[in-house]
Amino acid sequence: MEKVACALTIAGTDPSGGAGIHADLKTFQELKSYGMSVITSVVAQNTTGVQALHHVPLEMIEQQLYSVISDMPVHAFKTGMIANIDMMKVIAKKIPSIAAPYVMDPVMVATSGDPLIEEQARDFLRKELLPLTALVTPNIPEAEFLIGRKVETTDDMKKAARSIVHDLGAGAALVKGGHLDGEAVDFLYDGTTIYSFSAKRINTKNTHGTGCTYSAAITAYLSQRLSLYEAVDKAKHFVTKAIKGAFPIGAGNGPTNHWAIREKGVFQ
Ligand SMILES: Nc1ncnc2c1ncn2[C@@H]1O[C@H](COP(=O)(O)OP(=O)(O)OP(=O)(O)O)[C@@H](O)[C@H]1O
Ligand SMILES: Cc1ncc(COP(=O)(O)O)c(N)n1
Repeated sequence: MEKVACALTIAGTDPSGGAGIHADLKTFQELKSYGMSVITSVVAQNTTGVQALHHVPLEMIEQQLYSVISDMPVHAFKTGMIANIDMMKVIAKKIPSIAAPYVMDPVMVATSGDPLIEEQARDFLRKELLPLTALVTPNIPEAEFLIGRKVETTDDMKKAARSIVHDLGAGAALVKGGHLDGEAVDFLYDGTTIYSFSAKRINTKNTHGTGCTYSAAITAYLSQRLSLYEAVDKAKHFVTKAIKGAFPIGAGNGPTNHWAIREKGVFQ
């Protein structure tokens, strides 16, 4: 009998529906993987920023992980917002028991600039979680933090991707160029080859959740047993469409459109 591809996200929430767990589950659904989620923090946020944070107790994070892993198949999983070291320790302990590719979106701040993880946790993420990944997907400021130097050109991006794999031990690195000018180009390094994925830059401020959506799409495709290259290639196409069709809703950076690859939605 054919088995459905199952994808898991371990991340924080966004009640306005554009980022975090919500973006991940919408993306899994859209790409036809069965979506599951473990919530790390409940975040009161919207398109203008983060208003409040509530961290789920450690035992409850552990319990959620147990509930999923002990009963459900996981063919690929991702992490997003993990706010502090204690949460990271709980998650790191469980990762070896999930025999599936691990995609890390090293979330540090929201598009609005609000911090989503504690300062001290960044080092733990780099030293302890990064070596467990099949792929890490930093944007430019995240890549700069990981390697400890400036990333200002496409050449710097490629060097950063190599460093993240060879010096920090990630399985592969996808350095995203959303924060540079010009083409929206990303570089994937898989330990042997650098690949580039490029799209025309879309002139929009509605980019809330793009990083979450992109890493969720990669996770969905990996859960369907696509190669890393194919998964990133198809996910880039998906996120570009989602940005092109992004909604001008909310007073700040509007959310990406997760159904943009199919029919139009219902508009007022
Ligand atoms: N204006 C844009 N037009 C086209 N593609 C874009 C644009 N902005 C970002 N991208 C693409 O979207 C993806 C996410 O990249 P980005 O660098 O914005 O990640 P991020 O900073 O983690 O996202 P977020 O803004 O959600 O924090 C990448 O493929 C990037 O090239
Ligand atoms: C729970 C959660 N996780 C991640 C992000 C980053 O998404 P973005 O940078 O696109 O706002 C976010 N805003 N909220």
